[in-house]
Amino acid sequence: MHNVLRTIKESQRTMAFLLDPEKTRIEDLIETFDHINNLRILIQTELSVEYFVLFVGGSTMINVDLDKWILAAKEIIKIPIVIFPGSHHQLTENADGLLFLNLISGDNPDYLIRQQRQAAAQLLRSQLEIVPTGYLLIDGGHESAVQRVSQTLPLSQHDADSIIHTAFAGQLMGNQLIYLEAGSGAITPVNPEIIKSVKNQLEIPLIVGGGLRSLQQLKSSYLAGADMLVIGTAIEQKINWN
Ligand SMILES: CC(C)=CCC/C(C)=C/CC/C(C)=C/CC/C(C)=C/COP(=O)(O)OP(=O)(O)O
Ligand SMILES: O=P(O)(O)OC[C@@H](O)CO
Ligand SMILES: [Mg+2]
Repeated sequence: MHNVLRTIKESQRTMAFLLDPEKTRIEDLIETFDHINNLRILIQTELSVEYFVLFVGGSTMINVDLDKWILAAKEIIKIPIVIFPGSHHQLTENADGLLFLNLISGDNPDYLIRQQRQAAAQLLRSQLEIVPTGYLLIDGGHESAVQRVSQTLPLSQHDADSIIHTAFAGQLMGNQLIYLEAGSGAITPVNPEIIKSVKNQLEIPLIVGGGLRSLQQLKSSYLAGADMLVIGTAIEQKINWN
C-alpha cells in the first residue's frame, strides 16, 4: 500500500513526472520511461531528490482509455502513479493515488464543487489514496491550457499577497497539499521569491510546476521551499538537461 502524502511529508525533496495519455501513446511508454529513468538518476545525483511519482492527467482527455493506459504504465515503471485530473472523467482504480483538485485561484463553481461532486459519486468505494489539493493557477506568461479549459484567470506574479492569501485559505479549507501551477509550458515559472513567501505560511507540503526546464530552475525552486516539483513538457520534448 502506497502512502504518497506521508512520503512527501517525510522527504526533503520530491518530484513528479507528468505524462498526458493524449500525448504519449501506450506503444511509446517503454521509450518514455527509459528517458524518465535516466532523468531520475541525474536528478537524484545532482539535487538529492528522494522520492519520485508519476502524475497522469491532461487538461483534456479525448480518445484515451485511461484504465488501459495506466495498467500498461504500471507494468513498466515502478514508481507510484497518481492521477492529476483535468475533470471527473479522468478517474481509474488502476492508479495508486488521486490529487483531489480544488481550483481555488478562480471562482468557477464547476471547478470548485461540481467536478468534485461528480467525482465523489464514483469515489465512494475507491481504494485510491485521495489527497485534497488546493490548486492555484499562476500567470506563467501565456494563456495556459488550464486557464482555457477552466475559464478562470491566473493570479499575477506581481501580486504575491493574493497568491499567499489564496494558498493559506486553501490550507484552512483542509487541503493537504498546495499546488502552484504556472501552466504547462509556461514561459515564466513560479518565481522562487513567491515560492518562499507561500511556503513560509504553510504547514502542508507545497508543489510547484509549469515551465521548469533546467537544473538551475529546479535547484532554486527547491531552495525556495518547494517540497515537490513537477516536470511535464520537458519530458514530452525530451530536452537535454545537462
Ligand atoms: C476532483 C476531480 C476528480 C477533478 C477536479 C477537476 C479540477 C478542479 C481541475 C482543475 C483544473 C484543471 C483543468 C486542471 C488540469 C490539470 C492538468 C492535468 C494539467 C496538465 O495538463 P496541461 O499539461 O496543463 O495541459 P495539456 O493537456 O494541454 O498538456
Ligand atoms: O509541462 P510543464 O511546463 O513542465 O508543467 C508541468 C505541470 O505543472 C503542468 O500541469
Ligand atoms: Mg501538458
